[in-house]
Amino acid sequence: MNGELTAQERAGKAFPVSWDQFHRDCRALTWRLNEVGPFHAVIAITRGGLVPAAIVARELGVRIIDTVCIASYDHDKQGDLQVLKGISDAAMKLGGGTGKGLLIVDDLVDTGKTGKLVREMLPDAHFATVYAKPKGRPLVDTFITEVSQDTWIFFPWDTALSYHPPLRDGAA
Ligand SMILES: O=P(O)(O)OC[C@H]1O[C@H](OP(=O)(O)OP(=O)(O)O)[C@H](O)[C@@H]1O
Ligand SMILES: Nc1nc2[nH]cnc2c(=O)[nH]1
Ligand SMILES: [Mg+2]
Repeated sequence: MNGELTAQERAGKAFPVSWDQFHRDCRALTWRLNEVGPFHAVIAITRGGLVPAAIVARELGVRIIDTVCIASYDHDKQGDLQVLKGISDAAMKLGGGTGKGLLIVDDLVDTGKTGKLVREMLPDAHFATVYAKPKGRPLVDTFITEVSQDTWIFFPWDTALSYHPPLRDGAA
């Protein structure tokens, strides 16, 4: 390391999410989205948006799913955003060129940079995330749980069960 703190270290607090919890939160998100739809298609922001997109699409009965592939954080450090794959022509057509009737799904918004970029591609789409931090929250139309800006969310696909020392010994 070069002495610079990672986004995760700067965050300080940890918010670990289990598969069960994530599935429950995605279902809760779908309850809200069901009031807003119907949607022609779901657009998942990869990679984190793939898991909630599958659950939400299943619950809403949507079978057309597209991806917009964006790389920003290298594990926990945010670099420049790179669009590795844009939205397909077929999905663009379904959204009338502006995203009307399309549902964008991601696991979370943090600074909002990723969400902002996708919103610019599909200004009339509905943007849903499972978790939201205050900086990115204004960009999101529907979300389930807000966590503070100084919290790092740990997803089940990024983590594994391991020994945790007792609190008395200084564990956070
Ligand atoms: O609001 P922002 O500050 O832009 O951060 C939010 C984005 O960061 C994470 O993705 P990441 O770039 O880590 O890629 P991944 O989904 O492939 O893990 C997360 O899945 C969001 O897409
Ligand atoms: N896993 C994870 N990725 C992120 N990318 C931006 N913020 C976060 C976060 O809190 N957790
Ligand atoms: Mg992501």
